[in-house]
Amino acid sequence: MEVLYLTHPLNGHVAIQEPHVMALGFFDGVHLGHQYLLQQAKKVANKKKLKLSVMTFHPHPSEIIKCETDRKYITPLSSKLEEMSQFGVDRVLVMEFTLLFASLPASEFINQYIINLHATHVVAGFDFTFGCKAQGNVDFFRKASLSNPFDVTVIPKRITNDNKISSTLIRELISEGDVHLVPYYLGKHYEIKGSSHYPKDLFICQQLNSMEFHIQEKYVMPKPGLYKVEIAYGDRTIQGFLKHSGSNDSRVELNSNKLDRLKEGNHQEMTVKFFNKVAYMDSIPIWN
Ligand SMILES: Cc1cc2nc3c(=O)[nH]c(=O)nc-3n(C[C@H](O)[C@H](O)[C@H](O)COP(=O)(O)O)c2cc1C
Ligand SMILES: Nc1ncnc2c1ncn2[C@@H]1O[C@H](COP(=O)(O)OP(=O)(O)OP(=O)(O)O)[C@@H](O)[C@H]1O
Repeated sequence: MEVLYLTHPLNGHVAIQEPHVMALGFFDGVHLGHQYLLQQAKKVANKKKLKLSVMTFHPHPSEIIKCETDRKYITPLSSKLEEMSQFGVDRVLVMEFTLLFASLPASEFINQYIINLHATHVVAGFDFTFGCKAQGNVDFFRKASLSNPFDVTVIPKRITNDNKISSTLIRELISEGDVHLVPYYLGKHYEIKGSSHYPKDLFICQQLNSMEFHIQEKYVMPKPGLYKVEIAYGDRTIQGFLKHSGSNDSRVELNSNKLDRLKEGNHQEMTVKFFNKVAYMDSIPIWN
């Protein structure tokens, strides 16, 4: 999968010369609604024998418009790109979201980023908005397509348990510690990536089979508590617990009686998959 990083204005630089299908949205989490949209977009692309591109934005508009610089993600950009590659996306256009880009009128977005980039088919969800003050929506695309060289497919709302599947809902479930409900919307358990570290007090750490887990990327973290998790590193996958004491979102504790001892000072990249929150206890239960 090709990844192109674009900055507004393109200044005459046309990144794509051949016709292609373009799906649009932020896609945090690449949840079941997003996955359905990508599958439908891929079907259109296959039928028309075209490549499938996705235009996403970085950072999230709220970081720029609302100065929400502490915004957290279900899938930080690198994880989002990994997820997308599994849905037959041929190319991702990562559009740098700036105030200048946000102020682009909807008709100019169409001129500069749909027509100029040779997208001949646009795919967007029913509630996608774009352009200054959200003046563009799917009806705007439909009308514009009547007099321009592109077609439009609008994806209807996907729901689970009467709720619209949305990144906002999944972020809320994670924050509230309801990680066991996440797969109904995300299509899989919530995962975060980070690296293991020995705590300063090596003796205590060996007693408890525990390790510090450092999270560098801006992941949404479940609220403080004890969580049943699966830890994957190297070619190993083991069961254990993640203890989030609440003092620091980017530094938590991993516990497992199956954790290999790493040499002091060595860091190991790990993926932690959340299953469910368990009653908080002073001593960590053993999961056999
Ligand atoms: C040209 C353009 C201008 C935008 N301006 C704003 C804006 O002023 N405020 C905002 O919150 N989002 C803005 N957006 C973001 C969209 O409304 C939308 O949130 C974003 O494209 C992600 O959509 P999604 O969350 O529905 O996937 C803009 C998007 C585009 C393409
Ligand atoms: N449940 C859904 N059903 C159909 N289309 C969806 C659904 N959720 C998102 N989409 C579409 O997928 C694209 C990316 O969506 P977006 O990133 O806004 O997801 P979201 O889950 O609605 O996010 P947020 O909760 O932050 O608004 C957009 O075109 C959007 O309309």
